[in-house]
Amino acid sequence: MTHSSTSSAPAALEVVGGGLSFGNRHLWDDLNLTIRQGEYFAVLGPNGSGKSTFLKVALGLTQLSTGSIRVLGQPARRGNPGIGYIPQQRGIPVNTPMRAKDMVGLGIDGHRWGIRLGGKKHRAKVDELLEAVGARDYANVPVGLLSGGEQQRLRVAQALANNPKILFADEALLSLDLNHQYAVSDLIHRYNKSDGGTVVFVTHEINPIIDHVDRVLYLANGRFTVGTVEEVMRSEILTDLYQTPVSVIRSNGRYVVIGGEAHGVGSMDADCHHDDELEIR
Ligand SMILES: Nc1ncnc2c1ncn2[C@@H]1O[C@H](COP(=O)(O)OP(=O)(O)OP(=O)(O)O)[C@@H](O)[C@H]1O
Repeated sequence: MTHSSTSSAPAALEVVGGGLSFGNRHLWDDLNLTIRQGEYFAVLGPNGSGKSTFLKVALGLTQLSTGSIRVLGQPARRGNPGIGYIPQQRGIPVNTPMRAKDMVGLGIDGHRWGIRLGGKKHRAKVDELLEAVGARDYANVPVGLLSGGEQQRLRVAQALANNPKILFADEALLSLDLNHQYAVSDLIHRYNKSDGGTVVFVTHEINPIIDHVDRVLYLANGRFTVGTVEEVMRSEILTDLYQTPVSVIRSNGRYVVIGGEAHGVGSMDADCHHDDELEIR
C-alpha cells in the first residue's frame, strides 16, 4: 500500500524507485514516497529494519542501491543547511571539554554557513533553547558528565537551533523520563505546527508521538507500507507486511502489536512481558 499525501505543499523529501541492499541483505525495494513540507512523518519498524539507514540516505551519508532521493528540492547530500538532525543516542566521552551551553551554541554558530549571531543574541538564543528542553540547570556542566537523557535534550536543542526546514529525529525520546518525553515531544510538535517545519521521526515507539503524526512509513522484513496511523496500524496490514499473523490492539490510546518472535515478526522491545509479544508503544 503506498499513499501519497493529499496536501499540495511542495515536497520536502522525495524517493523514487528507492532500493537499498547491503550484500544479500535487502532493506527495501522500489520505495516511492513523497513527504510534504509541514508534514509530521514517522518511520516505524522492528530492530534492523532500516529506519536509521533511511535517515542516513536522506542525509547523504549512505547511497541508495537503486532509484533517487531528493531533500528540499535537491539530491540528498551531506551538510545541507536546511536539515536539522538528532542522531541516535551515543555516549559522549567523559573528558569532552565542552559545556552544555557550548554544545547547543554550536548549532547556532552557523560557522558552517558563514552566518554568525552577535554575542548577546547568541547567548539569548542558547538560553531559549536550553530552557525549551529543560537544560538550563546544567548549562555550565561539561557534557561528558551528564546523564544520557540530559545529553539527549542538548542534541534536540542543537538540532533545532538553526531553524531547519526539515528535522530528522532518530529515536529522539530514548532515555528521557516521562516529563522530558512530553517536553521534547511538545517542542518538536511546536516546531512542526508553529514554524511549519517538516518532521521525519524514526522510532519503534509510536505511542509517545501518536497525536502529532500525519503519516507513517512502516518497514519490516524487507517490505514496507505507507499511510496514516489508522491505515497502517491494523492487524491485516501488519500481518501482510510481516507475512506472519500479527494482532494490533488499541488500548487507552496506545497501540500494542502482538506477534510471534518464532515466526519472524522481529525483535522484541525491552519491556515486553511475554516471549511472543512485540510492543510498539
Ligand atoms: N553500511 C552498512 N553496511 C552493511 N550493513 C549495514 C550498513 N548500514 C546498515 N546496515 C545494516 O542494515 C540493517 C538496518 O540497520 P538500521 O540501523 O537502519 O536499523 P534500524 O531499523 O534503525 O534498527 P534499530 O531499531 O535497531 O536502531 C542492519 O542489519 C544493519 O546492520
